[in-house]
Amino acid sequence: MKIENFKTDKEALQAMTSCLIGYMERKTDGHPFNLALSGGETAKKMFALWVEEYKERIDWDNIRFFWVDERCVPPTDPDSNYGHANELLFKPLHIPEDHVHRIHGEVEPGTEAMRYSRIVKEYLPRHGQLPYFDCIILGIGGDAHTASIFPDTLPLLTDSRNYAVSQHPGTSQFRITMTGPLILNDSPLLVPVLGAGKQEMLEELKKGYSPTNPTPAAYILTHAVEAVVYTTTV
Ligand SMILES: O=C1O[C@H](COP(=O)(O)O)[C@@H](O)[C@H](O)[C@H]1O
Repeated sequence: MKIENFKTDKEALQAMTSCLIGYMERKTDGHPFNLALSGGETAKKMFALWVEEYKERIDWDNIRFFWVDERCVPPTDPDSNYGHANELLFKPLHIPEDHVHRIHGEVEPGTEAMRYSRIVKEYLPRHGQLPYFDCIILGIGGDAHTASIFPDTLPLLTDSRNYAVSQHPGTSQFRITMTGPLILNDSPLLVPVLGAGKQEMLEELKKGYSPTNPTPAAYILTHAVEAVVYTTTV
């Protein structure tokens, strides 16, 4: 894991976006660029920045959008990860609907996790047995959860399904999440960790995954082949 520090959230997101553009430019196989998005507050900031500064600098038409995780709510719910992306990114940039492969948060979670696992299997190329994204933008929460794998759902880090059902430990809200093996299947991980509330957690992450630091984020960052954390110094 590599950690890059910036003065502001905006600078951290700009550096992360430059790296994303580099990945896009280096993909010369003539196929669309498969990007997996996360949700939450960090993603909202990122979408606003992309519309403000990157409208003309990214080949949006060449991107196919997927998700790392989704909250099990309808797309119009204020909690929907897809809903935020739709309002803040897809509508302003007029992204065609068939370029967006959302997780159906409104459907029975188990059924949808199976359907979405099939979708990524059908659309994406494989590395070994599992699908491969050209880039995964992976969020980390203040409790060191990543995707929707929480400290009390650690078995999802080694679950053999592509996507599975999870539950938020505080609100009991159901989630559908990419599992550890798919996150770690060689897709480059861009990891924005923004906000003063996450600095203590980041210090723990730097120590790596161990019995005394058995968090989902530490596991993923310790095992990832290519992961860059973009953060701010407080
Ligand atoms: O619940 C979620 O949280 C994480 C982190 O979100 P943030 O609000 O701290 O930026 C996010 O990566 C994940 O996609 C989301 O569902």
